[in-house]
Amino acid sequence: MCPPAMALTNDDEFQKGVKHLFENGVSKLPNKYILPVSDRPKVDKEHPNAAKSSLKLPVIDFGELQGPNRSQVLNSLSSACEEYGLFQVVNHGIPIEAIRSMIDVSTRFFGLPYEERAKYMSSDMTSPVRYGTSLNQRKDSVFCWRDFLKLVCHPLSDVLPHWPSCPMDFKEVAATYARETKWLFIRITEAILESLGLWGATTEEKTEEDDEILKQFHDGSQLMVVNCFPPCPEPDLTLGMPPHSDYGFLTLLLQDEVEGLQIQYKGKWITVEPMPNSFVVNVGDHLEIFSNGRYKSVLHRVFVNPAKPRLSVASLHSLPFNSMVGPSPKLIDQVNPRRYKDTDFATFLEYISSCEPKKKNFLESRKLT
Ligand SMILES: O=C(O)CCC(=O)C(=O)O
Ligand SMILES: [Fe+2]
Repeated sequence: MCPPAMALTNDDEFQKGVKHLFENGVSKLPNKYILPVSDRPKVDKEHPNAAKSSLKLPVIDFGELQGPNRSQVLNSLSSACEEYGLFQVVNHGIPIEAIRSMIDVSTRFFGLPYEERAKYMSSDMTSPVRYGTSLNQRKDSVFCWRDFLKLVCHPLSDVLPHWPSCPMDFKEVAATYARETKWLFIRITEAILESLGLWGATTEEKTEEDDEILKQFHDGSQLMVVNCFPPCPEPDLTLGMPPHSDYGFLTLLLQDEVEGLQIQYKGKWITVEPMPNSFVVNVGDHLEIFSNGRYKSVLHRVFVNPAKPRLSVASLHSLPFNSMVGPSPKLIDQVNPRRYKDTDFATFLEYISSCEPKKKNFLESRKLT
């Protein structure tokens, strides 16, 4: 039986999120979600796969990093971060079971009744767990077609008691997944630091300074965002997430098998085809700043579709919450003068709570002219 059509007259209904709208049988996109024409995704109805293009986005085989091809892998990594600000990583060492279980438990979480999910709604940006919709549901003038669950992951033992206890296995599965992605983040960061000439792989090459940088990342912040994009009645009028860059150092993104993620490359939107059991790694604003502009944070967005629900899990990693992020002194010289001001999370949080984050505006505000 079809669910009853809902009276969509009240803005409060939208605060309950898009999963709630979908479950109540919304058949027309409410005005609250309709983007101005210039911001719409421009789906080419006759050639829906046009955005796929023949462009091959970089795929890095992490299994090769330990073998004789290490320097080629580091070169590919460096080119990917310079040119696209993104790569996909395969043979990464995270057990497939941990990945499948995370997708499965997240799907079951979003399948819970609204009242159960709503227990975690909070307007406190620093809360260890936060359920919500759109980007900033108290500020966004146009909502995006996305619900989310945000979990602070560090220090894990402190935050774990606050995480959802329903489904019953949620904490255990999500904690395992958080530990695994932290481990992979550290491996990728070692490779990135080495590719920037800032870290020695072998003990003979390593300096105390090298160990110090890595120690900071070990103690760094980690935020996990589970994104839920239900089928949308009029997907060409809205977006799951508007164009943005991630503010941290690196994001390890797990997408299920449904397309949705696009990156901007040479002025065009390119779909990042889901690859089973791989991770999409995004260069975030902090890495762009830290590398003094050599690596570029990637502008990306999410489109939605009328038929299939989509789920993604983004793990955002960075330096400790109170650390200042600035260009590495080793990457500043006369040819490459400092390009960015130092910045911290507090400045970023202030920024996003005071305005709608658009494109790479935050990063632009940190640039030295
Ligand atoms: O769902 C996706 O593919 C991307 C999600 C994303 O960009 C984010 O959570 O910051
Ligand atoms: Fe993102």
